[in-house]
Amino acid sequence: MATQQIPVVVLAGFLGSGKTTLLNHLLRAGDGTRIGAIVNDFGSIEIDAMTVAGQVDSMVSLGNGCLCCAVDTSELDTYLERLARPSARIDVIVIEASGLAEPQELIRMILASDNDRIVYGGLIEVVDAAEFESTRARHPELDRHVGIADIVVLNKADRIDDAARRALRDTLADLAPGRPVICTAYGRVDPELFFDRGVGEDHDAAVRQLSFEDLLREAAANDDRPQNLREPGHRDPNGHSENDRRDHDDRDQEDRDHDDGHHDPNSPCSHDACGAHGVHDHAGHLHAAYQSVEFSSAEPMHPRRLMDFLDSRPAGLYRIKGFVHFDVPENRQKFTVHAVGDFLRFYPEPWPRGEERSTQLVLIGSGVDAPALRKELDNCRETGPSEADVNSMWGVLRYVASPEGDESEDASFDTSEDASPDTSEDASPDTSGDVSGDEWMSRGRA
Ligand SMILES: Nc1nc2c(ncn2[C@@H]2O[C@H](COP(=O)(O)OP(=O)(O)OP(=O)(O)O)[C@@H](O)[C@H]2O)c(=O)[nH]1
Repeated sequence: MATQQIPVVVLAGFLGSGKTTLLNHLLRAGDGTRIGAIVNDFGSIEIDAMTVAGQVDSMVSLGNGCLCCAVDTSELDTYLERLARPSARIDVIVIEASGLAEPQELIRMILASDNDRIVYGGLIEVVDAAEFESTRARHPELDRHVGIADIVVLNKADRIDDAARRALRDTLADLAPGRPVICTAYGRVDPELFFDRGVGEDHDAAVRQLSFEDLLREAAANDDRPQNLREPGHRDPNGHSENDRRDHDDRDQEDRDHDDGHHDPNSPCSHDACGAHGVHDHAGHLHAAYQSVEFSSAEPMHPRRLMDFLDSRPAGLYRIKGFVHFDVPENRQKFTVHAVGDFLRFYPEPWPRGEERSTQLVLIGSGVDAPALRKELDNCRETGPSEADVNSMWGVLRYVASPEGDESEDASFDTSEDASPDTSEDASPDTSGDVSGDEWMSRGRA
């Protein structure tokens, strides 16, 4: 019997466009489809992975750098191998790229895989409706990313008016001719547009999902130390082709050259996975211009000082995400925070049982002064017990998403004048290219 191949779908899109939100929607709405997720965070504090971990049983996390450059092909192959092994009974694997990754490099890495249980399943490019025009003015590379997408998700359509949405759809249709453009909010797209439900053979919802712990246990059983999951350049125990081995040796040399395994993104490198023609200059990659700054604090943050920091954040600081701990009566929840450009939101929720209360932030920007940012955040900590009173929370609460507000299931926007919009849960693509979800899945790239 022919081996059932598992589609590997790449979920890409610029910083903050809504990839994690879409992935979490797919995980919730997948209706029994067993999704294995590989999440690639740009920062070393893996906020996306933490956000997704609560929703999925089979997830591996590749943090601290763009998958397309900081992690070699063998590392990705190892994860694909684990998620694709028959006992995992995974139907589809979704790789959430970092917001600065080069999608074409990820596609090459998947196509270069020796694993005959997987097949490249397409590129979903998520576009932030509110930010796309200004972002592409700064980064014309984004046009290329949209141009190679198999399906474009025009997300955050709730943040723009009808005229802007129509104009954006036209722009995207020009950039990705014949490809479906799906207009939506909060990534609420029918998963069947991306993959068949329960495509795996002998699909059985009663079969227990594979957990991350299972992966670690299996790694240990294979004498493959769990910490290898994060070590660039380690060997795939399952073996690779001579070519791969030669590539790996080259990359090992590079890793040694790059001291900590993460090379200077501005220097040319010869990862085969990074360019069809061998030598590839990462200066042309989006992430070459960006850096991430991490901040952690066990002490609670002072709300007013933190809001002063956030309200005056430098223009280059495009993305902030993480969790904040305030020690203020009635406000001791876990405040998830997201900033994307000018957009800022807090999402309070109870701290999960057993989770240590702390603040963990990742700040991603271009031309930012990392030590100065860390110092400013240091100064936002509370200096003594109960320093902050309840009034000091007002600034934060202004940015809390209201329950009946933007993220509710009722969030909607007028699509009456769109050519073929559908923003409902069952959104179907603009099939001007006459592509159904199933056809799209089976379409390959030579
Ligand atoms: N208004 C609005 N906000 C959205 C929508 N989708 C996502 N968001 C918000 O945008 C912020 C960023 O969303 P994420 O899903 O974390 O974006 P991401 O692409 O995974 O971000 P990176 O991994 O940092 O690139 C969060 O505050 C989301 O709640 C949407 O359709 N409308």
